[in-house]
Amino acid sequence: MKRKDYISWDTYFMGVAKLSALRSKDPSTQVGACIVNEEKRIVGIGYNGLPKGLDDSSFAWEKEGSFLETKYPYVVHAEANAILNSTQNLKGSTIYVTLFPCNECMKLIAQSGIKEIVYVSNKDEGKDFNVASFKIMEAAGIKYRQIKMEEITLNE
Ligand SMILES: O=c1[nH]c(=O)n([C@H]2C[C@H](O)[C@@H](COP(=O)(O)O)O2)cc1CO
Ligand SMILES: [Zn+2]
Repeated sequence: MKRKDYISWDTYFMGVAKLSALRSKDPSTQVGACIVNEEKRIVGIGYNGLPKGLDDSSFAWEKEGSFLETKYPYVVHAEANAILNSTQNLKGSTIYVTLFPCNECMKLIAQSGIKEIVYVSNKDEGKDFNVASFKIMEAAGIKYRQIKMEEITLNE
């Protein structure tokens, strides 16, 4: 008889997103993304980090202070990295992301043909960029759902 406690597709793909987030050097917010095509194959993964060639140790990861001394002008968002890393056309695919996408990522998501967003946290709910993001998503006809993430235990 088959095992009953195997993980669902949602837990599997969000688990990959969460694992990717662990690679992030951002001390306050680690985001992971995993793009899955209509055949349930992973076609892109990413996390928030500096662009290729920039040294993680010589840039500030601050949230506050003068703009140029914060992380904001430099970091590539997890969703953007997952789209850039993708191995095929993303039309009709689903993005699993640990944090609801910002408006800049939402533009890329819509433009790349991704049709569904699955997310866990929406910590910036109500902020202008988050409201803009929902506007883009709804106008583009992208479906979305928030899921609770079960803990996955890895046994030896
Ligand atoms: O869509 C997103 N994707 C993404 O990768 N991020 C990253 C960028 C930053 O490194 C961090 C957000 O910074 P903060 O700690 O101010 O919330 O999360 C943030 C968002 C949405 O805010
Ligand atoms: Zn973003």
